[in-house]
Amino acid sequence: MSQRAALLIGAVDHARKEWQDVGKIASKLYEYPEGSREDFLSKCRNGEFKDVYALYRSNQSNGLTGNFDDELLQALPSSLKYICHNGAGYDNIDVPACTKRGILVSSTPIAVNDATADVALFLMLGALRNINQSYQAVRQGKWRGNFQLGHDPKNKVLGILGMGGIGSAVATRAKAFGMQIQYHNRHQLPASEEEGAKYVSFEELLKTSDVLSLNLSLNASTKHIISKPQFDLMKDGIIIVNTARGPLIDEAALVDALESRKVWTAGLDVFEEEPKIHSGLLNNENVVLLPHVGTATFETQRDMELLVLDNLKSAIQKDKLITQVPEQKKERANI
Ligand SMILES: NC(=O)c1ccc[n+]([C@@H]2O[C@H](COP(=O)([O-])OP(=O)(O)OC[C@H]3O[C@@H](n4cnc5c(N)ncnc54)[C@H](O)[C@@H]3O)[C@@H](O)[C@H]2O)c1
Repeated sequence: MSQRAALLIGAVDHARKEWQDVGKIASKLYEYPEGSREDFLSKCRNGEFKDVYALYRSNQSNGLTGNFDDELLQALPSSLKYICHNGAGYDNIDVPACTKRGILVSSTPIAVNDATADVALFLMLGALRNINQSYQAVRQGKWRGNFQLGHDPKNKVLGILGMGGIGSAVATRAKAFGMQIQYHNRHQLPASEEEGAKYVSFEELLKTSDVLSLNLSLNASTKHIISKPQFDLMKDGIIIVNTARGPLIDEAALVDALESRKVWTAGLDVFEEEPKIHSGLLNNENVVLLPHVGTATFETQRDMELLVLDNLKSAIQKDKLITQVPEQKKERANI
């Protein structure tokens, strides 16, 4: 293969041998394991990665290079044609700018579904049962502390906003708990993909759900999709679960809604300004908080890394991505 080098930004922790095997098909392997945005930009501009055709962007590497925005995309070598990102969410990559530069982008859907849906269910059950208050009380030697009764999931209406890979996996699990499931997407799914859930409008979802699970992607049009006007429409005592992205919810409005008990409680894995968490959430003993660990299992981390590597190999050998982001696949862009 002529001059098709691969670059790893950040680390591959669970599929190191498979990354090294990419060396059999790529003309060269580069690694950028640590550094800063300035350093990375200067190395790009100095031609250090001049023959890189496809790059592997690890999930943690945003901490090194910062967002893949227009400035960074302009600095990348002109040979670069593929960005293989490790993560189902890719709001830190400017996809329209990539498309404009002729760079195709892949993410890691599907591999993340089960682990993230498990965390959504954990948060939902924890929120329904006020688990955080019990956790704290028992460790502080207060036995049940300010214990209050929780709620059963059975017969409750679970509203899923964003019925994609993770949303569907949440629906499958929630059915086992006897929940009634409804969802809203921009368009209704074919019956075979609905998991028995009922399609409703966004407004109906807000008005009639007992638990709302956010499972849609973050972009300019979905930022703060849940804010005060949406909380006002919800049933009193609703439970909010967010394993998608923090900025989907206006966090200050959520704190107000929790304080007024409009929202009974919440289970959150993601926050508006990670790793910062609003003090109104930290100080609320009913809210279940996790530090963005949706996919944090050995099995899922390895599956995600292998999927990025499969995309990388497919880019180098076949000029084709396996899990290209939907925005770049016009026919599926509106699903
Ligand atoms: N907590 C974690 O560790 C973790 C792990 C993986 C993914 N995520 C997040 O979860 C999100 C969902 O992941 P996925 O793999 O299920 O993605 P997906 O693309 O399979 O599903 C997203 C769904 O949201 C729908 N959607 C988009 N905009 C909408 C809108 N305005 N209203 C209603 N529906 C809308 C899409 O049509 C799609 O069906 C990701 O974007 C990512 O940010 C978080």
